Parts: sequence; structure tokens; C-alpha cells
Amino acid sequence: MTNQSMVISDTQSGLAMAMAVARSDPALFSSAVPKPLISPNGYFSGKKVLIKLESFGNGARINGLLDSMRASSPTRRSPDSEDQNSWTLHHPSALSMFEEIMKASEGKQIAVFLDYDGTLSPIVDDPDRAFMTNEMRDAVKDVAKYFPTAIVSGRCRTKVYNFVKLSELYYAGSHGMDIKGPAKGHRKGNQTVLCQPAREFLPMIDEVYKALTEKVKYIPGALVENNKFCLSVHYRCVEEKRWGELADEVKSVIKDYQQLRLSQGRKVLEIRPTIKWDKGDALEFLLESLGFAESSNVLPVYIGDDRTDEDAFKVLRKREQGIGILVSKVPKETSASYTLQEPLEVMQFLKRLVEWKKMSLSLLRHLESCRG
Ligand SMILES: O=P(O)(O)OC[C@H]1O[C@H](O[C@H]2O[C@H](CO)[C@@H](O)[C@H](O)[C@H]2O)[C@H](O)[C@@H](O)[C@@H]1O
Repeated sequence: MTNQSMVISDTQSGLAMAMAVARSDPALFSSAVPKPLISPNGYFSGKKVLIKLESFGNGARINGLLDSMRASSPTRRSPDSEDQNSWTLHHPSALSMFEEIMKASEGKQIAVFLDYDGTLSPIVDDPDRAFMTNEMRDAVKDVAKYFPTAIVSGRCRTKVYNFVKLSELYYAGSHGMDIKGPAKGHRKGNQTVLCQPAREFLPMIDEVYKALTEKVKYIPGALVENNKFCLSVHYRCVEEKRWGELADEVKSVIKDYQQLRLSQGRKVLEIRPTIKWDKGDALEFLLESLGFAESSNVLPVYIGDDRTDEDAFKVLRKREQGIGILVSKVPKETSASYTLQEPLEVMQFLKRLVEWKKMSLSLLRHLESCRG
């Protein structure tokens, strides 16, 4: 068995990281599971990330994980006014640019994609209590009356459904690795949209969930969340002086799982399969399911706050189509074009979208009645 660690340098944020270590028991996997591509110079060449491979012996550390954890909270940075001005200039508010955004939708079908945590619900200490308000739910419900709407979340699909509770939406859970279309009554035709590209990883994810839960249980505040096709190790409630310990425990468990990688969200370490499937792929899959694979007649609007949402923003850039909106109060490296400061502004934007649609429809009806 060879032990190798990989530190992913996300080309956009420079903060995401991953590791994979040759595992001892390949029996859990079928040959269909794509293996990481490692070139002789030690760089992983995925579509979207470069991974620098560092050899390490037993007990060695993966440099930078702790630093990355420290840097990962957007609230740590307090931008100076110059930063803030340049940020606002390059990533203006989606509310103040609303008319321009709507102009881009002329002749196109808008499709709405919404991240959950930090976008529809505020960030709170207890992940099980990240409720969205009824007002936000009503806003999303109204949006879905006029536009195909999907929730794209890192959470387990059923869990995020239990928060949102709207059966007319598409749901992409586990960072897009678990996609399901609207419930029966809301479906057009009989087709069921379902996509689970990481199915074979389920036994492994369960195994790692149990091991991690056991390993970190002595660290006050540490919490492992099972998101079905991926895991979240939360450190929001762990004292900062113990983050290094937590990182070491996580590394000690996943070093034996070459097919798993580690990335970061907001005060959370995310563990997921190395397959090339992320929120960007989920967005493309959903557009295809909606009949917009190669179409120029669609305007996807994607709203998200996290690093994992960047994969979706990049897809929109690549397609040269759609509107990426980052939810953030502080400057961040992003491929999104616009910003909203917090879930409250997301709700205002969604409500405006519905009002704009209602107005367009009544104008259309008026014009038709004048013609008739
Ligand atoms: O893709 P998302 O819907 O944004 O999910 C990403 C992770 O969100 C949740 O964690 C985050 O929100 C928690 C509740 O506010 C907060 O306590 C935690 O610190 C944040 O990282 C969720 O619990 C994770 O499973 C998701 O992966």
C-alpha cells in the first residue's frame, strides 16, 4: 500500500483542498468508479482543480489544512474600503441591477437554482436547526409557480426537503450527487428525474461516518453529519485551539480511503467521493432534464453562498449563459457576476422576480386584448 496525500488548490479560491490516500480495501468498489488521474509530475488533472501531490510517511501532516480552516470563515476578513469598492464595482448587487438582469431574460425561460444553507436559511450553530422562514418558503413557492426551480445543496436530499417542504421543486442533495424531480402531481408527463452517480460509495460513506463519529466524539462541539453520499465534519462550535486536533483526526480516518476527497465549506470539512460530479454537473444535468441541454432559450439564475456553489457559477461562465449570484457581505473570489448580502436579500430578489413575471404576463394579456 502506498500512502500519498493530495492538496487540492482550487484555481479560484486557493482554499479548497483534498486528500486521497491509497486504501487497503478496494473490494467496496466496482471498476466503474473513476480513479483519480495522477500525472508523473505529481499533479492531479481534473476538469476544474489542480492537485499537488505530496508524499508523506506515517503521522505526517497535510500542510495547510488547519490554515485553510482558519481562513475559511468569510467573517474573519474585514475588507478595507478600497477592496469593498472594487468588489461592489465588479460584483454589483443583483437587487440594484435587477432591471438589467431581467433584460437578459428577454425571449428566454428563466430557471432558478437555489443553494440552501446561507442562501435560503441563515447560518446557525446547530445544522439541524437551520430553518427557513415561512416568508422565504412562500417566496420560493411563488417562484416555482412561474419558473422551473431547484434546490442544490450539500445536505442529504431528504433532509433539505424536510426544511423546504415544497414538493413542486427539483432537489439536488449531497452536493448534486442525489437528484430527484418534483413529486408526482407536479410532474409534467410521467418521467421521473433521478440521478445518483455515487451510489457505489454508499457502504464506504457509512463506514467512514461511523469511524469519524467515534474519532471526534471527545472534541467538544465537533459534529459529523451524514449527508448520504458525502459527510460533513462541523467545527463551528469547536474551540479554535482544538481545530488542529480535529483536522488530524479527520485525516487519520480518511487517509485509508483513496476514493474520498476532502474540501471545505463554512466551518465545515466536507468528505465526498472523488468522482467528477459537483453542483456544476448537477446544474447541467437539471438543465438537460428540463430540455435545455444545448439551448440558448434559457436563462439559469443560480444563487449560492458557498465554495461548492462556485462549480455552478463556473458552468454558467463556461456556457456563457445565465446569472450567478453570490450571497456574501464580504469580498470573496468568485465566478458569480452579482451579489446579494444575505438570505433576506435573496428573498427580496425572489419576490421581485415573481412581481416582474406577473407584470410581464399582465402586459402581454393587455397587448393581446388590444390586438384582439
Ligand atoms: O450546499 P448547502 O445547502 O449550503 O450546504 C452546505 C452545508 O450546509 C450546512 O452547514 C452549514 O450550515 C450550518 C447551519 O447554518 C452551519 O452550522 C455550518 O457551520 C455550515 O457549514 C450543512 O449542515 C452541511 O451538511 C452542508 O454540507
